[in-house]
Amino acid sequence: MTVLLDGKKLATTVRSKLKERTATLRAKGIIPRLVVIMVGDNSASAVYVRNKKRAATEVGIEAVDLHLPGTTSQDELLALIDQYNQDPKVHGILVQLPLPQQIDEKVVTQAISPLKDVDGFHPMNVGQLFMGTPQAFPCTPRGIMELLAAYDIEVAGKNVVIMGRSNIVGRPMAALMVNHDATVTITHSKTQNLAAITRQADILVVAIGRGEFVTKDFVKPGAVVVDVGMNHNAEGKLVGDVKRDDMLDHASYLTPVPGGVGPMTIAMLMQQTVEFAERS
Ligand SMILES: Nc1nc2c(c(=O)[nH]1)N[C@@H](CN(C=O)c1ccc(C(=O)N[C@@H](CCC(=O)O)C(=O)O)cc1)CN2
Repeated sequence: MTVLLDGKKLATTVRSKLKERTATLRAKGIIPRLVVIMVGDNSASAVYVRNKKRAATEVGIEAVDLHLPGTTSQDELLALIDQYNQDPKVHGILVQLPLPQQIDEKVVTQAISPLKDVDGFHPMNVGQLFMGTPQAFPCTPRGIMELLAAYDIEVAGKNVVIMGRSNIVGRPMAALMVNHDATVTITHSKTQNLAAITRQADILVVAIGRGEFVTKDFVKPGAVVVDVGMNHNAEGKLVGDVKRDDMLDHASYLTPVPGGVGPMTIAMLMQQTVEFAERS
């Protein structure tokens, strides 16, 4: 039987623990504050930002939600980030990705103070993560580690194969897994004999942005499968990168889409904001 890793339920538990921590902070006169900046009108991003705001309010974080027009220039965005970098009342800043094409994601990522970088995307934080001395974590990989730990899924000594090399998921996921003593392989669009490699995985993390691409043929029986994908199929239904029906009674564990990794991403964002406020 395949066990579904219930990220929605675990995220609820995480948020309820965070409520106690924000209450302690507030009793000391510290209001945890998160600035969420979205540029343009990407409909998926709007949903994620709304969910972030809702989660923040629930746990006692004050969320400042800024929706800028799609025509915003890079300089305008950088000036805004600088303003919040200087503001001691703000503990976390994030810019929702993707950004419109006139704005360079790398420049924006580097503009956010590493001390307020709740997404863990700043090169300084990425470097610390890869050196095994993390100060901040990208939220999706951190959420995945929490989800595996909650189900007592050991990663030390395991063969972990990560499909996808993005800065948001694939690369930081590899660093986190190495930090937890896993043996890690990253695959990508140029990888040869892909299925032969993914079939070696004890734990397969899939973040490729291709709906239902991963079938039974890619997965060793009994493997743990983590699906980070978020795609809409021909009928408009939300599906992962993994063909769910193929995994049932084939994988030992599977993260569902929706309700697996996604809610944990937002819960980890809240956790990191609280951690930053506690450090202030
Ligand atoms: N600045 C950032 N931008 C982006 C990030 C990020 O971590 N930081 N990650 C993704 C989007 N993302 C968070 O921002 C995100 C995606 C999905 C979910 C989620 O909860 N998904 C639900 C389904 C939602 C739906 O119905 O559409 C689920 O899986 O259950 C949360 C966060 C890219 N940009």
